[in-house]
Amino acid sequence: MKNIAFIGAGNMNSAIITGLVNTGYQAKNIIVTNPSPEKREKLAQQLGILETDNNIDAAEFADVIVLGIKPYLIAQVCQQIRQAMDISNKCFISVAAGCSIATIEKALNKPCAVIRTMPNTPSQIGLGVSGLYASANANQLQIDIAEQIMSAVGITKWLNSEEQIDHITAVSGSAPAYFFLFMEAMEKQAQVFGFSASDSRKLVQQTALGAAKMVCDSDLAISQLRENVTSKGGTTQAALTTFIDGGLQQLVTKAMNSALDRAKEMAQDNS
Ligand SMILES: NC(=O)C1=CN([C@@H]2O[C@H](COP(=O)(O)OP(=O)(O)OC[C@H]3O[C@@H](n4cnc5c(N)ncnc54)[C@H](O)[C@@H]3O)[C@@H](O)[C@H]2O)C=CC1
Ligand SMILES: O=C(O)[C@@H]1CCC=N1
Repeated sequence: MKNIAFIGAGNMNSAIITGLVNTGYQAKNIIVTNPSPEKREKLAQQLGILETDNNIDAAEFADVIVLGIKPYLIAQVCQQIRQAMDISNKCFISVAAGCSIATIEKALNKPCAVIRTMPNTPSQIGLGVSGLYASANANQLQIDIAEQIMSAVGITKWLNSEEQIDHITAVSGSAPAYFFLFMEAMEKQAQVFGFSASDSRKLVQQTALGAAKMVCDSDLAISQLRENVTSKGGTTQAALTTFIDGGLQQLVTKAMNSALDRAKEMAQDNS
């Protein structure tokens, strides 16, 4: 079993580590780093994995290094690692948005296996979506381990080009927040209608869950499921017409393009 170092014990890496251990990966083959002790110690206590505040020690231990830190830190941490050891046989998996393989390779100063992945926060409950793209230097074994790591927290989608990482960021990486925003708006209006805060949340969350489950379980097109709720001249049609007349599709297109543009802009800033 390969040794894996997770650099950063934040939201994404914690979710991935938890999923990985829960799917049977040996805890003794996993180490996590973080400058402050709380998060890494919590993970170590809960899961039995190793922990340290030293990225170099962790990278020395590992065959695979998962970079789960903010995009602007990726190059800096890669430089520190390559200055401290021979990285020829190591595989770097970056979880960061807006940090290209070219930037990581430049920081590593050597042809090296680099795999980018774009998960999302439902990975915390095993319902994530992760896009993956491997550099030409990654071998099949390294691709397989990236697949094993990310499929521990949800479904995976291997992409044909690195550019698609930016696209999948807009489609699924950032997207849980789109649904949360919509649910928040509904929750607020439910309260205006007089429901208590807790009832409002319950009504909205159960409706979202039911709708998502229907989409998952049904062979019908999503548009058909929508039409099945929409009685001619009824209440749903009145609500949907308001959304459509208010430019919902155009707004969604614009928002997803904003995420895409921002990913590209970040890649420039971090290069
Ligand atoms: N949160 C999300 O929904 C998603 C985030 N991402 C990407 O994942 C990466 C991490 O994001 P989050 O987990 O949300 O951030 P986070 O802020 O929760 O976690 C980052 C962790 O790295 C630690 N850290 C800072 N400097 C460090 C260093 N030099 N060495 C080791 N650890 C260090 C921080 O203390 C923090 O615990 C980002 O690059 C982001 O673009 C990707 C997909 C989804
Ligand atoms: O907002 C961000 O930049 C990261 C990437 C996708 C989700 N969170």
